[in-house]
Amino acid sequence: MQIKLLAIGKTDHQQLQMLIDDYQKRLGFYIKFDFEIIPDLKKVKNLSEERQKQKEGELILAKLNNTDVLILLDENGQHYDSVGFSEYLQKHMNSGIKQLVFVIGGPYGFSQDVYDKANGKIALSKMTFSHQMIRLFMIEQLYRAFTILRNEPYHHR
Ligand SMILES: C[S@@+](CC[C@H](N)C(=O)[O-])C[C@H]1O[C@@H](n2cnc3c(N)ncnc32)[C@H](O)[C@@H]1O
Repeated sequence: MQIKLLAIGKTDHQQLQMLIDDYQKRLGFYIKFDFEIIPDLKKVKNLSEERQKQKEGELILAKLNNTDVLILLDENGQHYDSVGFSEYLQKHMNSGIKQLVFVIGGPYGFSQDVYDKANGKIALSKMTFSHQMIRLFMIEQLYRAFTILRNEPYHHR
């Protein structure tokens, strides 16, 4: 199985990007991991929130293959602790799927079309994070999950 993380808009914060790069590199030792950025929409000021979500949704859905399992990062999704999340990943790996795709929504979240297409939703917290910060948190949690599965001394229970 390989994992893809899809997000909208590149990161403007250099320090955030450096941390993302670091964890992305670490994660790559355990699994084929692809972090793909969908370019920001142009002239968003002229768009309503709903229209922006819709357009972003079209771009997200266009990135998917038929066989992908699509999991949205969403505040109203399923909660896991880090060990539970590592087991969740292991289950997906055991199921024989080709690619597990996690998606981070834009500033206003996801369109209904994206929700309809999704196979699941997970929350990293009950709190809302910016669509920029959550990238780092997700990649770190993926890395943490693999260290847990390998019994490596990164996660302290
Ligand atoms: C600023 S939030 C959007 C919040 C918006 N109220 C919504 O309805 O989704 C941008 C994106 O970051 C991600 N996100 C933010 N907080 C999250 C959390 N606690 N758990 C999982 N994903 C989160 C989601 O993918 C969300 O679409």
